[in-house]
This record gives sequence, C-alpha cells and structure tokens, in this order.
Amino acid sequence: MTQPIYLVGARGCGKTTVGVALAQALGCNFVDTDHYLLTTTKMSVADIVAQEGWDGFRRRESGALQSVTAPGTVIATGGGMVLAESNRQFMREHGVVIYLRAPAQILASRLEAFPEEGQRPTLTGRPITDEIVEVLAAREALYNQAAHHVVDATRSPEEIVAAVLAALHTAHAS
Ligand SMILES: Nc1ncnc2c1ncn2[C@@H]1O[C@H](COP(=O)(O)OP(=O)(O)OP(=O)(O)O)[C@@H](O)[C@H]1O
Ligand SMILES: O=C(O)C1=C[C@@H](O)[C@@H](O)[C@H](O)C1
Ligand SMILES: [Mg+2]
Repeated sequence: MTQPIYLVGARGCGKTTVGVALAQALGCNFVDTDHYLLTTTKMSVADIVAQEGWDGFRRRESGALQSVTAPGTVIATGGGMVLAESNRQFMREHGVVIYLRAPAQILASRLEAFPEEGQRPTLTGRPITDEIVEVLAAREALYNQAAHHVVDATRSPEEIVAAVLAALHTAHAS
C-alpha cells in the first residue's frame, strides 16, 4: 500500500488510536494533522482558536493536510477536516479515505473519559453529549461523501484495524 490512507470521523471515533495501530500493521509511517499543527506551531487547538478563530484553525489544518500527504503514510485527520469541500476532494484524489463511524453515545462516553480540552475546545458551547449529536448530524453526510470505505468504529481498536485491512484488501483485489 503506497497510497496515503486518510482516517476521517468525529472526535473520539479513534482516528489517532486506530491510525497508530494500522500504520504498525502496514509497516507505514503515521501522522496526525492535529499533532502536526501542535508541533509546527507550538500551539494547541485551543490556543490557535483563541488567537485566530476557527477560520484560522481550519486554514491551518487544510495546509497541514497537504504538508503531511506522502506515500506510505497513514494520516489521522482532525474531526473537522471534511468540512472543506477542497479537503474532501484532495483526500479522495490523493489516497484512500476511511470513515470510522460510531454513534454519538459512544463518542460521548469516550470523550467524557478523556476530554483533552486543549485539543478539543468546544465547537458549540453546549454540553459534550448535545454537541456531539449536533456535530454528527451536521457532518455525517460529509464523512460519507469523503469516504471510500465506512468502517464500524464501535469495536476494539484491534478489530477496527482488521476491518480496515479487509476493506483495503478487498478494494485492491477487485
Ligand atoms: N475502539 C475504541 N474503543 C474504545 N476506546 C477507544 C477506541 N478508539 C479510541 N478510543 C479512546 O477514545 C478516546 C479518543 O480516541 P482518539 O483520540 O483516537 O480519537 P480521534 O478520532 O483521534 O479524536 P480527535 O478527532 O479529537 O482527534 C481516547 O481516549 C481513546 O483511548
Ligand atoms: O471535530 C472538530 O472540529 C475537531 C476535532 C479535533 O480533531 C481537532 O481538529 C479540533 O479540536 C477540531
Ligand atoms: Mg485524533
């Protein structure tokens, strides 16, 4: 697999967690656009948003997407990467896009256990459970549009990696 693999989905669906394990299974590099921004700007998502607003953060994450795209790389994207049509098109054209899909209730329970507020500042100002329901309703169609494959992300990370590998293998064989 030389094409980049992009993992998309809502906060808490496991893009970072699954991405690390998937890259290991494939013998690929792993990068995470949120982490890339953290190390290149020395600012958390919350810092960037405080200084530049969400528009500034979105501009930076689109730049990060292009910077990290390389052959033989698993790329965990930020939860809002699909908002820009240009990002969805870029990912579909440059690699294989996997949507890690999970319902709001599961996402909320994962995020409540590990909120990481610096990297996940509020998007709506509403409580986490309400926010996730609202954000998923607004973005579900965009995750689906971006994706070549949709994978059930409610299982263990190991099972999700196996499902992604099966999807990649099936697509490659056909
Ligand atoms: N399949 C899973 N089963 C149980 N817990 C999980 C699973 N995947 C991830 N988690 C846990 O959920 C939390 C969020 O996971 P992770 O950071 O990988 O999500 P993400 O999709 O990268 O989120 P973000 O969009 O905010 O970067 C972490 O605490 C992680 O340990
Ligand atoms: O869902 C979102 O809009 C976000 C998800 C995170 O990965 C970060 O990219 C940031 O907190 C925004
Ligand atoms: Mg992540």
